[in-house]
Amino acid sequence: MAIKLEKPDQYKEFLDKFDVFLFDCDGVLWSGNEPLPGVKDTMELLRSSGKQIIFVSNNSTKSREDYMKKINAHEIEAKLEEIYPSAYSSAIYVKKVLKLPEDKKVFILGEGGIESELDRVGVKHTGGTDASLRRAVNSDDLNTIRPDPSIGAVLCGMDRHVTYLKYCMAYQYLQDPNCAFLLTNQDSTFPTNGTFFPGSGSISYPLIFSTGRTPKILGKPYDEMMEAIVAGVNFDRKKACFVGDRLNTDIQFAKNSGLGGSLLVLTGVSQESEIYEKDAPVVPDYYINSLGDLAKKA
Ligand SMILES: O=C(O)COP(=O)(O)O
Ligand SMILES: [Mg+2]
Repeated sequence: MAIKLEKPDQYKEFLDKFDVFLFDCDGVLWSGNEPLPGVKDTMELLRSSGKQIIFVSNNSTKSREDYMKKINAHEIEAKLEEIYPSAYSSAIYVKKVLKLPEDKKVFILGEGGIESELDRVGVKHTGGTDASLRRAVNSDDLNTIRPDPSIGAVLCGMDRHVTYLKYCMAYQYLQDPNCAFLLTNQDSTFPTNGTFFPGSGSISYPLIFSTGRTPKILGKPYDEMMEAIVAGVNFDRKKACFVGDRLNTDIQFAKNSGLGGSLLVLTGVSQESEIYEKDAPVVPDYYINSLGDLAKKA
């Protein structure tokens, strides 16, 4: 049964239960670029209480450095080794698990965050932010785009410049069963500016539907994200709480990872009613209107 945190004495009791807080970003720390009220105060309270902080985002448009700039821009303290976006977990997977051969490239249906993280681990890539692909497809394309043995993987994420041409390229590359099909995350919607728009999972769905292939997903709620985190930072899972806004990624991730607890905030995707739906697939241990409430005193 989920416990709603509504009063300052509950906030203190909750915070005292955990030594580590893992934070989702979109819908928790901010909505798009809009700050959420009181988040800065809560983060300062946690830091001053000696809590360990880790940031874990499914948003693959940004690299670790990009994320550190954004977190700092919101007046929240962060160190690079505390930041784990899905572009980072995906690059780690391609390098260390897939072990892409040197002569192979990754075709990216996504943005600069994925390119930067693949660069960091020395994996060659194509597509992504290549502006020459931001155009209509033509008959020459349809005569020439075919499976390409130099493409060892198609890696999809949020792509705000997606085109039919890019879909044609990814579709053809994925006709080769030796070409891996990877997603940074499968979030159906993206919370921003107080509303929602199609998310990474909706950008990649046309490829899932057209190829009939099932991609490997490298963000929350899957183990590959936790494997990337524990390779970078030590923490006690049983004393850790995941704070997120989406039940089927963030709260599910907390359960899959055996964390000590989970807190759903109601400033992003999931709503209070979903917690009480009959046979709700996943329920948080705690929930609160907004992360900023935790800093409120009696
Ligand atoms: O980019 C998304 O869709 C979600 O990102 P988040 O994991 O930081 O909420
Ligand atoms: Mg979120």
